[in-house]
This record gives sequence, C-alpha cells and structure tokens, in this order.
Amino acid sequence: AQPLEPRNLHLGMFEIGKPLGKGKFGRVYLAKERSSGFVCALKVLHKSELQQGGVQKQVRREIEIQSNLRHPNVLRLYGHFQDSKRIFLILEYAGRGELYKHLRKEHRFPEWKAAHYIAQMAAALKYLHKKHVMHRDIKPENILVGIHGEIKISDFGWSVHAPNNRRQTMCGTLDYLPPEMLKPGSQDSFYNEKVDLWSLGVLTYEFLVGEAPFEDTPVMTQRRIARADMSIPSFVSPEARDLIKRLLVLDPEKRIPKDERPTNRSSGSSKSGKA
Ligand SMILES: O=C(O)Cn1ncc2ncnc(NCCc3cnc(NC(=O)Nc4cccc(Cl)c4)s3)c21
Repeated sequence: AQPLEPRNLHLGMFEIGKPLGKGKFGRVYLAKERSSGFVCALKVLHKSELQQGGVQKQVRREIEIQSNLRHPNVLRLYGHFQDSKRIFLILEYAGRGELYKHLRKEHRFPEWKAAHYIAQMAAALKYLHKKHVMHRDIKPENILVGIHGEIKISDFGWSVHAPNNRRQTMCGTLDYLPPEMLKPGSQDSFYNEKVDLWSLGVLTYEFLVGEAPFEDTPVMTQRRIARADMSIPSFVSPEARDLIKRLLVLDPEKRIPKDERPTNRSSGSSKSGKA
C-alpha cells in the first residue's frame, strides 16, 4: 500500500527520530509515519533560507522531477508538505548514509567495489537520460548507500530537463563541473545530459584514486578541466583507465558515443561502444 497516500500530509503524522545530517539549507531526520510505521527521511527546509538563497524555484522543480522517478539507484521522493515556515521533503531512507564518508574512510575503493558502484550509477543515469532529466550535480556527497550496499543518487536540487542553457550560479566544489558548464561560450550555448557523463568520469577517477582528477586551486582546477588535463596513476588498471578516458572527453557528444565503431587499433582489444 502507498503508506503516504493521504494528500493531507502534515508533521503530526510523523514520529521524528535521530538527526541524519545537515545540509546547506536544512536538516534531515529519520522519521516514522505513525499509522503505517513506514520509515523515511524527512528533510526540513526553512522557507526564509530558500528565499535568501533564491532557490525556491529549484526546490519546486526538484519535487516535480523527482516525484516521477522510480529506479532502485535513484533516491525516492515520496511526497512533500509545508507549514507556515518550512517545507518538508519525505525521502526514502538510505540505511548506510553518505557514500563520501565511506570513501574518505577507505581513502579509495578497490576496483571491484568501484566497478559495482559505477555500474549502478550508469544504470541510474541511463534511466534519467531516457527521461531527458540531467542531474548536473553528480559527486560523492550526493550519493547515498542503502542497507544492502546499493547506491542511490540523491539531491535533485540542481536537476533540470535537458537541454538547458540557464546559467546557474554554482556553489560548492568545481571539481565535478564539465568544461561546457564552466564558461558557456555564447549565451545560446546549450548543454545536455552529457554533463552527467563527464561527472561520472570524475567520480570513477575519485573512487579509484581517492582524489578528484583536476583537484587544485579554483583557478587551476578550471584551467585543467578546460584542457581535460589530468594524469591517471599507474596502479589504475588499463580497463579503468580506458573508461575514465572515454568519459573525460571535452566534446560532450564524444563521451561514450552511442554507435561507436570499434577502433581497429593494432594492439589491444577493440571494445564495443556499450557504456
Ligand atoms: O544525506 C544526509 O545528510 C543524511 N542521510 N543519511 C541517510 C539518508 N537517507 C535519506 N536522505 C538523507 N539525506 C537527505 C538527502 C537528500 C535528498 N534530496 C535532497 N534534496 C534537497 O536537499 N533539495 C534541496 C534543498 C535545498 C535547496 C534546494 Cl535547491 C534543493 S537532500 C540521508
């Protein structure tokens, strides 16, 4: 049954549990819907802070986009409600919390674990892109881990329908920004969901190496991104190196191209273009 069926959702319906974390715009709590016992995560957003941040429209868009998404590797947004001062997002609870905490603790993932995670990310992105939704903020901080170790892309606060030429003032790290979002050429420079494939390449690198490929001072990071200037350590396997190199391509249309002809390289195997 849909435990959160009634449209008149309100705070009194929930027993609030431990705090799960606090983001830039609000806190997240473990919560249980009283009548059904349904466990979820409740994100509390203060309208005043959203106004100050000028992000109310983004929250509305996130709710609209994410309410229609159903995929095992995309964190569910079950519903939302508000009172005079706050907006509440009713989210799927991810039992093993934030992926970046696991990454920092382990420094970097062994290839079997990184491959398992990147395969799930690729499946989630394939699903999102088929619906012409681009996330635009893929990074370890926006990936959660479920109780069975499966990963969930979360926080669609920056997601939009593709294509898009809106200039968003980015906050947070530049490390994951694709070149086409760094300095859009002319005003009508559109970018599309391929931006997520660049970020997937950065994520693959960071899982395997333990730091982002273009990590540097902000100015240098932008310059290195614009040139796809990175070096891959020798302990990274040839297969992983190949995947990173196929994702961190400056031309968005050349990232993991769909109908790639196997290159007739003399040495090495020519792999199919399948992502
Ligand atoms: O991650 C943690 O801190 C702790 N944690 N641990 C377990 C767990 N299980 C589920 N959710 C968690 N956290 C909430 C993740 C989010 C999902 N969707 C969001 N959307 C959003 O913040 N939107 C938003 C806000 C303000 C402005 C704008 Cl523009 C958009 S946040 C969990």
